[in-house]
Formats: sequence, C-alpha cells, structure tokens
Amino acid sequence: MSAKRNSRLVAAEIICQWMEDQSFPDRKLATLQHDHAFVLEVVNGVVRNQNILRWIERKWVDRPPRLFFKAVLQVGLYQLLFMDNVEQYAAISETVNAAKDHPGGTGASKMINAVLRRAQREKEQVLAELEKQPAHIRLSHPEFLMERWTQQYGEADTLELAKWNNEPPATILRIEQAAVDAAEFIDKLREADIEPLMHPYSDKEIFLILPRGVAVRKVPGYDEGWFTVQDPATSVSVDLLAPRPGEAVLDACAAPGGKTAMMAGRMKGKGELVAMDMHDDRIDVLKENQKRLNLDWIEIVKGDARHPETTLGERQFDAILLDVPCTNTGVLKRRADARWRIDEERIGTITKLQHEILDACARMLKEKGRIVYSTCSLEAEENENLVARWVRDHPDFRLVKTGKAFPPDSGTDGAFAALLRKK
Ligand SMILES: C[S@@+](CC[C@H](N)C(=O)[O-])C[C@H]1O[C@@H](n2cnc3c(N)ncnc32)[C@H](O)[C@@H]1O
Repeated sequence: MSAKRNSRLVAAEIICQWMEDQSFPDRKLATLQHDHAFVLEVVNGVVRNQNILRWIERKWVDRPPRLFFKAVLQVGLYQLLFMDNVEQYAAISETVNAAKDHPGGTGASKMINAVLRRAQREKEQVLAELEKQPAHIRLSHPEFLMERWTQQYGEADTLELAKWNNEPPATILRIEQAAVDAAEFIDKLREADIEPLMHPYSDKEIFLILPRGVAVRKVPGYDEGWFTVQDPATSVSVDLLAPRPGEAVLDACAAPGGKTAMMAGRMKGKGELVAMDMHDDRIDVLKENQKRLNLDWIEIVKGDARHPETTLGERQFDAILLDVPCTNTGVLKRRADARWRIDEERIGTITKLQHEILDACARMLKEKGRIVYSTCSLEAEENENLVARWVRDHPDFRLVKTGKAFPPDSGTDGAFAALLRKK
C-alpha cells in the first residue's frame, strides 16, 4: 500500500504545473485517491483567487520565489485566509513541510513559514485592506475582463457577476425521466439521507440541487443512469432546437454529452442522433456517459465540425446543435482556471473558429432545417454579434429566436442560444 502523501504537497504540485503550462487537470482532480475534497477545494480556491494571493505576495515577499514555492505559499495563504474548517497549526506546519522536502527548500521554507505566521497574526487587517483594493484584485478577475463587462453591462451588474463567479458552485442533477420516475428517484435520494432542492428553472426537465459535499458517484442511480450532472442553463439551447422523435439530428460539438443526453430524451429513442467531437479524450468521456445512460442508439463519431463532410459524407439533418467551443465566461464559477485563459487575442481566435463551424455545419442541413448555435459565453462577439453578422452574410437563413441565461439573475450558469432556420 502506498504511504499517504502530504495533501498540501499534492495540491502545490498541481498548482505549480498549472502555473507552468496552464494545464488544469480536471480529470486527475476528479480521481484523486487521498483527501480528495480537501485537495480539490485548495486547488480550485488558489487558482480562483490568484489576484488576491499575488497581491499578498507582492506586499509581503521581497524576492519572488520559484514557481513551486510560490504554489506552496499560495496553498498556505489560501487555507489560512479563506478556509474556516482547517486547523491553523496543521495548515502552517504541513505546508512548510511540503516546501522543506523539496530540493532547495530549506531557505524557501523559512520564508514560507514567516509569511504564513504573519497571515495568521494579521488576517483581519489584511482582509480589511483587501476590501479597499480595486475590484479586479478584491474579486480576483482579470482587469481587462472587468473593464469589458463594465462597458457592456454596467458596473453594478459586473460586480454582481464577479461575486457570483466566486461562490462555490452547486451540484445540480437533471433527472433522466426516460430511465426513472422523478418521484421514485427523489424517494431513493431521501432514503439515502440526501434531501435535494428542486431548481426553480425546472420546466420541461427536472433539475435538483444536491446538498453540499455529496459525491455524485455515491448518489443512488448513478450506475443505472438515472441522472446527468448538468446546470439548467444547458436546456436553453435544447429547448430552442426542440428535437422530435423520428428526426435526423446532429450534435456537432457533443462531448461530454450533457445536451446529447437531453436531446435523446426529447427524441424518445426514435430517429437518428449523431454525436460528434474532434478530441479523443473528450470522446472517451462521451462514450462513458453514453454507456452509463444506456443510450446505445446514439451514434458517436470523431470529426471536425469545420469539415463535417469528411466524417459524415453527404448525410443531411433536420436539426443541428452547434454548442461551440467558447471563452466560457458564463461558467467561470464552475471552472476555476477559465478566467485566466481569456484575453482579447483568444476572443479573436475563438470567434473565428465559431464562425467556421457555423459556416461548415450549415451545409449539412436539409431544406427548411434548423440550427441552434449556442455558447456558455457572455461576450456579445461570440453571441449576438456573431449570429447577426452570419445571418447578414447568409440570406438563405433567418434568425428565428434567441435565448439567454445571465447570472446571477438567472440563478443558473450563463448561456446563449440562437435558432436559425433555412428558408
Ligand atoms: C462547449 S463543449 C460541448 C459541451 C456539450 N455540448 C455538452 O453539453 O456536454 C465544446 C466541445 O467542442 C469540441 N470541439 C472543439 N473544436 C471542435 C471541432 N472543430 N469540431 C468538433 N468538436 C470540436 C470540444 O472538444 C468540446 O467537447
């Protein structure tokens, strides 16, 4: 049996890797063996609160430490300043040990020890001082993003949005009503001492909010495929597309398959539903979900939505969902690292890709067919502006309707969807 590793060290290694190459190991985090909940909270908290932690480092550390020690320091600071359920002595000693055992760690561990003890002594003062800092530091968002939101949505809504992004995300389940009766599922949850809350957004679908700390894999009916983990905002696009039994439907950017599963439910297992994605690792997850949800009638294909004919030949569809890759600004609450990946250049690159996917997949549509273009972004360039420009350039299509969920007012993640019909 392997010896239990220092959880602070595990967290620091993951954070250091992220600092080096921006790779955020969602899957590794989901499968950690030891102290899963603690490491997950620390990693997400440190990444989310970068601007605050860097601000403290600039105030209290004379010479910037090497990346690994920077990560260890941030792990310690995050526990002391933001986690109420951690014993302070353990937080300091275990974090210092994580640095000490590393090559070159003798000097760094002294610095880390001194800064953490200072954080322990001066916690109230430093948090009060933080409240006086500019919003992008206090709420830990990129300055340029706060500025562009302020221009688009005004200052008050921007501040509300940034605060919402920093709250812990709720785990929300969508009941697979073809697999289980909703009342029976809720009874099973209660028998397992899980008291769910019905999400107010529930309409065609039923969404349940799980109490904090419940591991999804332990929820009754996980293996039987009685539910998917999914925010209600995901139904904005599926409601607009409204796939029907017997239709030929393409989900061109499908993995991990939340919306595919929702569409499969609407189609009641009848018709053709093709789920495509271009990334092998994402297709693996799509297949796992397909298996768990018993949706073997769905066809999963690997293909590039910029060149769908290469995979799909001359097939034509009644309805196409384009849930395109985006900047994710509507789901920053769920994805701790996403806010740091956005810049003006990325918005430019991603809108070009979105445009290419829309152009190419529109060719796969039957006469009078329909497309829903959707994102989980709040940026007008990726949403309203892109669709308006595309329809201007494609007079054989008309924009029928758009749908939007905008947090925090929506009480959901952010989402945008536009229904386009071929004339
Ligand atoms: C927003 S996610 C889709 C989420 C999915 N619809 C769901 O509800 O679970 C976008 C997906 O597009 C895929 N993707 C990115 N570029 C693509 C391309 N050129 N062709 C096909 N899929 C692509 C990504 O791998 C990713 O899985």
